[in-house]
Amino acid sequence: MSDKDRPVLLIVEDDVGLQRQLRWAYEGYEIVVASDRTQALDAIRAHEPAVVTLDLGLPPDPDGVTEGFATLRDILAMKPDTKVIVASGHGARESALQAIADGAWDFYAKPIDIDALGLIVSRAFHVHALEAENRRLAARIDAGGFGGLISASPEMATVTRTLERVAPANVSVMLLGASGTGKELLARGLHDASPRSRGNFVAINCAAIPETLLESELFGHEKGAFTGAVKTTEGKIEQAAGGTLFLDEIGDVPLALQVKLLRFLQERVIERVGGRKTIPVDTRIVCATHQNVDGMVADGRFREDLYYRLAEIVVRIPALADRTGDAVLLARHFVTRYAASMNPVVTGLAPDARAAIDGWGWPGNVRELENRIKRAVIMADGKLVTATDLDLDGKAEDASALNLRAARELADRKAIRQALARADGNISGASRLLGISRPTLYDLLKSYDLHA
Ligand SMILES: Nc1ncnc2c1ncn2[C@@H]1O[C@H](COP(=O)(O)OP(=O)(O)OP(=O)(O)O)[C@@H](O)[C@H]1O
Repeated sequence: MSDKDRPVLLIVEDDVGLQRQLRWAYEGYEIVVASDRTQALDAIRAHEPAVVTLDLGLPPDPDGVTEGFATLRDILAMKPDTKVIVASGHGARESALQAIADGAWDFYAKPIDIDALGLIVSRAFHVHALEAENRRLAARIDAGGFGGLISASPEMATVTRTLERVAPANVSVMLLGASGTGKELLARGLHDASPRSRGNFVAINCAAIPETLLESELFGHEKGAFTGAVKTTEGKIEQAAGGTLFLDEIGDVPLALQVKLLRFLQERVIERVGGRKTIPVDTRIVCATHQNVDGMVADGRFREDLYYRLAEIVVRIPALADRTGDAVLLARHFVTRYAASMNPVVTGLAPDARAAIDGWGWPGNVRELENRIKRAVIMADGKLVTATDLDLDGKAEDASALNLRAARELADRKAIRQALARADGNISGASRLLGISRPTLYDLLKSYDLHA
């Protein structure tokens, strides 16, 4: 093997004798040696070693640990995924533990036992390689997923399959799902997978715009149409010509405007506010709501004819809690994303955090998960985000159940979800974890309308 193919091990050590001893101790690595912080950081820049052994007693403080700690901090700030193994001198166990709290990977005791250190070093290379592979896979899910969607659950696979199938057809799609389930993300995915992907994707939240302005936002206005209309302006429907317009919270469109929207869907023409001419526009509409539109139609609050125009295909987006294993997968993704920009020392989730995420009901769905993880990454003291950082520690899922039957159902659902997540969706594995037979688990899945 040439030196170029070998993994680089950086040894930061000021004792020339030890440098020599370590340089020749290991086969299979390209050894780079640094005697102080500046040399160490130069070597990190030049060689990007996966693993570093670091003596904490470096000049100008060879008998203390300040320079060693500063070097550790700088290395991790520069390349957070580096596995740094610190040397703990005789009686300096406390500093070694402090170094681990600061992000070091492991420590070894001096005087050096070459074989023991060799094992730590090779394990560090191994874990570094696994983590790198993990990041590559996560990035692949990121890039390849429908619209950047992160999911490994069968429930979401059904959703994305449906959307992929309807993307090429010029039909209107209505996405139904609770807030934060990713409706906008999916609408964008649908646009990207459609022949209109070169056109614009324009999104508008109908609930966020005052009724009086919504018409001109959607249809545009002519100069002088109303006070303040100083120039002719295109509306969102025109901006999305050749592309897709995502109408979020369609249930909030007032009845008078529903008529105008219906006309657009029937005749594919619009009239700007204050305008007289009709303008043909070729825009695909994808809409979404968290409201019960069927009920709104029954109550006369939503026009039935518009509903059928908008809802040629209806896709229901499951709540995050009903997506097997997705909460932890998404949590990992958000940890990686936010750690990179906000707290590079953080590398993952502690086991208690994973269990808490599994068990939580996520009423705010992916948006809530994303916000909690972002906050937890900022708050985390060590390398791993804990349940306490997530503020989920000991919180019970919806304690205000209606009666004993409802409370039992809640507990059953939670236990089943967790078991399925831990068994990677495998029914036999999950039933073993739950201490019930496979047929009983199948019965429960059916009666609670859950999916493996
Ligand atoms: N499966 C997913 N993978 C990655 N990110 C996701 C996923 N689902 C949602 N998100 C992210 O969560 C946030 C909320 O998603 P989005 O805005 O699409 O939800 P929504 O259902 O449209 O919410 P609302 O109805 O409240 O507008 C966004 O930042 C989005 O990128």
